[in-house]
Amino acid sequence: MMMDDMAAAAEAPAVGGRRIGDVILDLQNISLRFGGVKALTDISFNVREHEIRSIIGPNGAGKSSMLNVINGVYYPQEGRILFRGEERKKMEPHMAATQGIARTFQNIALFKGMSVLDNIMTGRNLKMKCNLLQMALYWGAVQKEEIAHRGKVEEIIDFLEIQSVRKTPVGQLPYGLQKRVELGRALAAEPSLLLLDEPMAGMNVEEKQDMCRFILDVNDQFGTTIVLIEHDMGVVMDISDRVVVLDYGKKIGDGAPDEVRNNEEVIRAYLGTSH
Ligand SMILES: Nc1ncnc2c1ncn2[C@@H]1O[C@H](COP(=O)(O)OP(=O)(O)OP(=O)(O)O)[C@@H](O)[C@H]1O
Repeated sequence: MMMDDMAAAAEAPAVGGRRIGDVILDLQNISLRFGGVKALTDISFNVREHEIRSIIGPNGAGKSSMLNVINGVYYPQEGRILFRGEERKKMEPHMAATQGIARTFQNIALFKGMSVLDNIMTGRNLKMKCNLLQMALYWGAVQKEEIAHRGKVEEIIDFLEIQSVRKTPVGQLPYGLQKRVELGRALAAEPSLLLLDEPMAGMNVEEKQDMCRFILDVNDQFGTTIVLIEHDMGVVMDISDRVVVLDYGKKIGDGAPDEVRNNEEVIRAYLGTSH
C-alpha cells in the first residue's frame, strides 16, 4: 500500500463491510436566520461518502432547517457549502435533485389517491428524457423509456418488499407502509445522498425495525450516503456512523455514537426533554 493510500485508509474507517469514503458534503460556519430568529448559528460539520450521518437535538434545535440548507430550500446568510469539492452558489431545490440529492419529509408527502407504483414513479421524473414534443412525435421511444423506468420502479418495490400493495392507493395503507413508499419514491431518483427527515416518527416498534433494516440495506447495497434526522435515540445510536448534535441552533456535539452519548453538554441538553 502506498503512503497516501495508508493515510486515506486511516482516515476512512470501515464500518461493517462498508468503506467510509472522502468528504462529499462540507458545511462550513453556516448561519441561517428567519427575521430575528436564529435557526442556525455558525455550524460546521461534514458528511463522508457511504456514511450514515445523523442530526439530533431537542425540538426547535434547527435540525429541519439544516436539512433544508443541504437540500437547497434555504440559503444561509453566512457560511460555505461544498458538495463534492465544489462550492455551492445560490441554488433551488430542483438543483439539489439534479446533483443526486433526494429527501423524504417529516409529514408524508405522497399522492394519497395514487397507487404505490405511480407514487414511486413520480420519483423518476428527473430521469425521464422525453419532453412533451418528443412524446407527441415519437411514441415508440416514449414507450420504451416508460418501460425502462417501470422496471427500475419494480426493482425498488421488490427491494422494499411492497409487491403485494403495488396497485393499492397509498392513502389506504397503514402509516408505516406509507413511510416506506416515501422512501421508495426518494430511491427512485437513484440519489447518491439521501436526506431522511424523521423516517421513523409515529411508527410502532416493528415498523421501526423494518425501516432501520431498509435504511441499512439502502446504505449497504446501493452505497447511498444518508443524512438522517431522528428522535429515537436507540435507533440513532444503533445505525449511525457519526452523529451531530444541535441545540438552540448551535452545534454542541459531533462524533461517533459513543462519543456523543458521553458528551456532558449533550447529556445536559437532553435532561428534562422528552427525547
Ligand atoms: N420558515 C421559518 N420561518 C421562521 N422561523 C422558522 C422557520 N423554520 C424554522 N424556524 C425556526 O427556526 C428554529 C429551528 O427550527 P427547526 O424546525 O429547524 O427545528 P427542529 O430541530 O427541526 O425542530 P423539530 O424537532 O420540532 O422539528 C425554530 O425556532 C423555528 O421556529
